[in-house]
Amino acid sequence: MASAIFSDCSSSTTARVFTINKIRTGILHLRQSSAIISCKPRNPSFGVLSTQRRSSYSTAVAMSLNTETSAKVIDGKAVAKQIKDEIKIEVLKMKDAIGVVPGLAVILVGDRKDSATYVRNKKKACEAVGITSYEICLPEDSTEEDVLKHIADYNENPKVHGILIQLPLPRHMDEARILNAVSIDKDVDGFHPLNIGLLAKRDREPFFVSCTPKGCIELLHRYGITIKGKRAVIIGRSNIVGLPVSLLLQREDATITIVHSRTENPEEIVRQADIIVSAAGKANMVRGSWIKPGAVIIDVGINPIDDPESPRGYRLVGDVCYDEACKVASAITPVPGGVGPMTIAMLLSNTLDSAKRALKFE
Ligand SMILES: Nc1nc2c(c(=O)[nH]1)N[C@@H](CN(C=O)c1ccc(C(=O)N[C@@H](CCC(=O)O)C(=O)O)cc1)CN2
Repeated sequence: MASAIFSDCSSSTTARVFTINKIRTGILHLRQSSAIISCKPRNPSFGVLSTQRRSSYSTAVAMSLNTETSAKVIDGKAVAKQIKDEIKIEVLKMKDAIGVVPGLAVILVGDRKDSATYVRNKKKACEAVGITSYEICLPEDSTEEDVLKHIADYNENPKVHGILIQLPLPRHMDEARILNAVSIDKDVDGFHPLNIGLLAKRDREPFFVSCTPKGCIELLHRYGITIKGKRAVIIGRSNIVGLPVSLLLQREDATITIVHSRTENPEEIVRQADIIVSAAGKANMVRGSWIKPGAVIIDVGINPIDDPESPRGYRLVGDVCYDEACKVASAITPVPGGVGPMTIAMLLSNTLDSAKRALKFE
């Protein structure tokens, strides 16, 4: 679990200085910004602000604070609920018309607590909207063949319209081999290489788009945020989030840049973004100083940090230092309650679409 030392930006000097700053003027803004800069992120490969960048950043932060900027909160939990309500109505319509409901099969391998929780939440979400869920839980020491056999069964089962393998799989398993075995027209996670390939091509449509990236775009749409022509910077290049979200933003006519662990001066690049999507998996890595005033922030990171005051002994924070970012950005997703709930809503949506396609139901 991540240590709280530098990752908890809300308890750093920054928060205090911001408070003081509200009742003071001019020059103090500049002092405040150097306090922010001195609060270094933990990951040395993601930059410490260079001296020559400080003055422009100081001006930017001073500007945003002078106008008492406070970002709009993009409420993923509320949007996810709205989407689930819409899906429930569609499922009922299908049931009334043809007597069939969508079916989702989930395969869980091993005994990771977090994965078991996500699978349980997916099952509950299916129940809530009327989707039938099927579940196989296999022990940690299962073989790839065990998993492949269950995938083959679900591929053949006409009651199952979506198949999902909960990730991560145990280390001894070849993830690519297993994901490749899911039929592409039941691949509601959108992880099959053919679905990713179709997403990458301009003149083609994938059967499914992966749930978290699709949830990010859905949030931007539902909040009326313009993507076309905007400069979007995606932090992280994973197959699950970074890559597909960059392809989706490009399809929406954004100009995209991907920043990753080998990028030099990431903060300089991020600071040019109108839209930031962070999927780095590093608690509070993106500081207020990385953000252009008015930028929109979609924070995909869900990182545990130590918190002895919480009953769980930890709490979840994003990749973006929320307390700093919300004073500079125009809109931001919180963690928890931002992108996370959208992942499950999009899974239900993909399962419904799959059933409609299979059953030729409009
Ligand atoms: N096959 C897949 N495996 C994994 C995926 C995936 O999309 N498909 N994503 C993640 C885990 N995940 C779903 O599986 C997931 C993670 C987080 C949330 C969520 O709603 N988080 C809440 C906080 C929850 C808490 O308090 O513990 C939030 O952000 O508000 C939903 C789904 C990896 N594996």
